[in-house]
Amino acid sequence: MQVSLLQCQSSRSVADNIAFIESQLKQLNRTDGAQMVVLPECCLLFGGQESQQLQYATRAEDSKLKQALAELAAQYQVVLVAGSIPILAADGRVYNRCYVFDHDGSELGQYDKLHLFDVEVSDGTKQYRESDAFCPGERIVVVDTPLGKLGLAICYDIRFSDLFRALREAGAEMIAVPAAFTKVTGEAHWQVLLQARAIETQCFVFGAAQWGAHNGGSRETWGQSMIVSPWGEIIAQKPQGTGWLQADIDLQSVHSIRAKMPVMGHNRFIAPQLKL
Ligand SMILES: O=C(O)CNC(=O)[C@H](CS)NC(=O)CCC(=O)C(=O)O
Repeated sequence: MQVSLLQCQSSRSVADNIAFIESQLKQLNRTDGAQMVVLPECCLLFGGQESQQLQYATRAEDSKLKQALAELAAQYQVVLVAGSIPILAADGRVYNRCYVFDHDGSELGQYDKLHLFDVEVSDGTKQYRESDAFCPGERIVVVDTPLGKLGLAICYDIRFSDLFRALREAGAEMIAVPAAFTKVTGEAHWQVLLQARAIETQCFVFGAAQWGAHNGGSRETWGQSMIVSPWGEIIAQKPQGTGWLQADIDLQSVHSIRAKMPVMGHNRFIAPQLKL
């Protein structure tokens, strides 16, 4: 199968963000085999004020953002890991949600970001409080896609190895990590975290990132989208700029690495529990 990650520089304009993704899908250089496309976190709405995130956060059944992404999956016949969008749930809470759509646009699964980025960073923004707009999810998710078992994590989640351990135990063979890492923390940690999670879980890891100065420079993200093999090798990367990075991957390597180095079986610690 071929995996394609789109590095984006999303803005507050939903229409512009959709137009960019569509223009890139039109140009996607694809092989004959199955195709998985991964978009970054907040792919259709980046860095809006809390009120704007909330304004677009409609119920899933009414979400134009969700509908637009499902239509792109169907039109371009890809398994689409649709970054993340704000969704209002039945309980009145807003979630930072990643949908996975099949080739025909049908929904294969959804994941709500578990760990919210309430962190002080030494950059222009300084204080990030994602929890002002969003509520954390409540479950881990491994999606049974036609291309294999795909675990989901979003951005700041990459720092929580217990989540990745749980995804592996739930059957993941590959893990998608839509992200919008800050420039400062990305430079320090992003690549090492992706490689560590790939090595620990013996999964392919797809880190699809936002890049550059957003909305006239009010926020800056690190980019460096990459595809990491279950052995920890970076098999494709895009340091800067927007556009595609791609790799052909064979999930057989996941199983041969696990057979030779059975760390799951060797582990002497019991499984982590999700705190609710
Ligand atoms: O706010 C938006 O519009 C887009 N969303 C983000 O940028 C999110 C939540 S603030 N960013 C992160 O999780 C960065 C994590 C990170 O950088 C780290 O773990 O070091």
